[in-house]
Amino acid sequence: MRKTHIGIELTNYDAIKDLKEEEQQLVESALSAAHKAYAPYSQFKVGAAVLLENGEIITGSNQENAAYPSGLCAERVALFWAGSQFPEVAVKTMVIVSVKGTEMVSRIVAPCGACRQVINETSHRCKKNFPLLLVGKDGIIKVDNANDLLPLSFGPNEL
Ligand SMILES: O=c1ccn([C@H]2C[C@H](O)[C@@H](CO)O2)c(=O)[nH]1
Ligand SMILES: [Zn+2]
Repeated sequence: MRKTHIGIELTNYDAIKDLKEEEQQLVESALSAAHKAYAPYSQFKVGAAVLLENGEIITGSNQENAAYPSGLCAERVALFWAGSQFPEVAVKTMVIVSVKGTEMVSRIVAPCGACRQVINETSHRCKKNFPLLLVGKDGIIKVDNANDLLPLSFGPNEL
């Protein structure tokens, strides 16, 4: 018997002003996307911003539905939009931010399991890892490689 441990690399920042200019701009984009969320059932608004290697910024917000499971998270709205419009272009960086009422939430919000699966697929599609910034009022966590959020994942190499 042998025990092993899987760890992930995170970078912590205290404030948005500590981020690179490019990342700060993405936070702004994600925040304005969050304000446009359609979240009449949860009132929990999420915004995602994806910077592509060609400089395009793609945003998405959660889109709920009266038939609850038919809604979609902000992350997947953004990543599917990026994949459908720019299938050949890799993702450079992704940012997620959430809003309750009109205010950015204090604690960071991490993507749900289904979104982690799509993030993992995206890094395979792009043949490249990318960082994911989780932004809250109390601080920011940068997941250096977004697909680390899904250890022991099921991906294209399994098929
Ligand atoms: O990472 C997350 C977590 C939740 N949501 C959405 C789904 C639903 O509309 C609302 C409450 O779960 O927030 C996202 O968009 N992304
Ligand atoms: Zn999700």
